Amino acid sequence: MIELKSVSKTYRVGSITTEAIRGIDLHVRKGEIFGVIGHSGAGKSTLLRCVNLLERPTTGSVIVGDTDLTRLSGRQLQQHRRRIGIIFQHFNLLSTATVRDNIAFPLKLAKTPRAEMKARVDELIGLVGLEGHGDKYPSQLSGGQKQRVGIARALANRPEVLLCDEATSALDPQTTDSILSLLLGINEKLGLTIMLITHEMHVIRTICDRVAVIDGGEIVEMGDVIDVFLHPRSNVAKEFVAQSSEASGESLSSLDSMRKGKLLRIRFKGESTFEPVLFEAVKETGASFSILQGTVSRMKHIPYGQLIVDVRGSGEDVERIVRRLHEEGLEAEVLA
Ligand SMILES: Nc1ncnc2c1ncn2[C@@H]1O[C@H](COP(=O)(O)OP(=O)(O)OP(=O)(O)O)[C@@H](O)[C@H]1O
Repeated sequence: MIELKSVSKTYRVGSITTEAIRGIDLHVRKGEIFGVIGHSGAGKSTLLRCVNLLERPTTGSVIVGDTDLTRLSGRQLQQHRRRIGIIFQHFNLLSTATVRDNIAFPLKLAKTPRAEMKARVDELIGLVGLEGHGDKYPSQLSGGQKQRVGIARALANRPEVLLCDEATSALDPQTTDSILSLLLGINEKLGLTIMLITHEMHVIRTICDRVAVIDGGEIVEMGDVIDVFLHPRSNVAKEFVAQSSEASGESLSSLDSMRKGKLLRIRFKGESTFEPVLFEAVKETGASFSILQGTVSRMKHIPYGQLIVDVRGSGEDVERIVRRLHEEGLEAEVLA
């Protein structure tokens, strides 16, 4: 749906040259939610703005649907931009216009007939849950409600792609979750392709299918969210995973000091659950175990979990347990 091929962007301000992104290749599939995560200055905004050519790449091509946007004339580009909605961190609403007028704005630009425009605005107000707020001005709305207006406005012309520029970064955690669940609902209901940028792993874990990690203007890692989360390879991805609250808990060194036997880490993803398997595996040996730490959570719709256990038994017992867990498709690793 979105394909970036060798996209680079260099800013030149006076004598200062900044290579904001370099050689970016990525493919966002139709209907998926694709997240780009990176620290401040990594190049996220530049990358997102290259997708609808708010920033024109210095080199490379940007293909949305079947069209290479970098080859279009100004007028053709304007037409194609209607197929790409965008929402912003600070909402960018017209403060002197009501909710209805803000949502209607792109419809007016597209010269939509009056009756059709009214019906579409009503429909969008319902879709984003703003019933009863249509005649209010942005200053009378909460941050979450303002972003709902932003989403309705972005969807007005029925785009195929929605770009989200740090859409929840100005919101509190609870409001963030309500906006994320709205985006997920819209993605599922309308089959809309969503590409978002964020510096929060929580956003990625909650709604994204795949993620790209960007650092110093380059993509350093890309894959299914669950794989990147469970097996981060780059240092930046490891940092983001470590910051993500559910991955924390007691440090390994303090667990190490609590153990009486071997420290074993077991991970699973998908519908399997490790407890009965672990219990059976241990029962076959003379060992015993106690759980030191456990998390079971969901990554979008996929359950995953991690258990750290203290296994007391011979080296041979521990090896046998690990082998048995591997046979059952679980990841098991002796940490200490
Ligand atoms: N219009 C511009 N002119 C010159 N340099 C720019 C411009 N926009 C961004 N940059 C530079 O490009 C680099 C990448 O910036 P970008 O805004 O894309 O990063 P980011 O990951 O979105 O950061 P943040 O999360 O802080 O917004 C930075 O070094 C920044 O200073």
